[in-house]
Amino acid sequence: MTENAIELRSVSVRRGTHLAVADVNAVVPRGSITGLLGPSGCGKTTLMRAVIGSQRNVRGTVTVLGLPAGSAALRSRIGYVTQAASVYTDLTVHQNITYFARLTDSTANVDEALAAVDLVDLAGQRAKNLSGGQLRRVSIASALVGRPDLLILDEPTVGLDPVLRADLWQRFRGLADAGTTLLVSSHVMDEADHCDGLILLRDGALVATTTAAEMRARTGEQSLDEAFLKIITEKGASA
Ligand SMILES: Nc1ncnc2c1ncn2[C@@H]1O[C@H](COP(=O)(O)OP(=O)(O)OP(=O)(O)O)[C@@H](O)[C@H]1O
Repeated sequence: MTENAIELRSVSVRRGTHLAVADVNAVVPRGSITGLLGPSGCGKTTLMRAVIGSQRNVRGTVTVLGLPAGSAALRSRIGYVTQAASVYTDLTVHQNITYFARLTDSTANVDEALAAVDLVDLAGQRAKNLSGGQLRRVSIASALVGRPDLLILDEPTVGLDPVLRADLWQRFRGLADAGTTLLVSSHVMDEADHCDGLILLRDGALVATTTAAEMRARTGEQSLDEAFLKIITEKGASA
């Protein structure tokens, strides 16, 4: 078994005429939280889709849990939460999670998944009556219920209030402590503080694989936004 849940070797993706991901090399260690960070449009979703195996025109090598991305054997081992909530609004919260549980033969885990994102009290509510943050948690529970080894979350905290955001990160940490690998994208640099490792992207290219502490130490900036700007400026100057 390799130590890395994901290995990206010289990964490039062309979308139309645009090079959305350009020669990215990076790894995601098992049992950790890795942040995929960078400005809007820098290629985060495209790279995540390459890991899931749903992206066309991927060049290079994407290895996931020791197998080529997209392998049939990976389907039940990866949970993917897209930016848009994947929820049936006419079903209750419990029915939504049960539906996804049936796909992975894991109906025994429904209560655990509801508890993991603090939805037990809302289990009987129809999804159409939920707030945006609650819907996001239903999506996360749907991805969790099959107990995936790897959980990929595309901007899970966008639009959430600070309390909910902190609460979700705490839950992500609990999952990582229990052995799940998490790859989490965000365009908010402050979220780097919740991650064990970071993959920084800009315009499809890798800026650095680093940590929040390293970003601060390297730039002398406390603000991670400022640190990111300094790193890309330095990189631009040395390119
Ligand atoms: N279907 C598509 N066809 C052509 N180009 C696309 C398509 N989808 C995205 N792109 C382009 O690919 C690039 C990367 O997009 P991507 O969605 O991966 O970025 P992102 O970092 O996830 O952005 P955001 O943070 O706004 O979600 C962008 O320049 C985008 O315009």
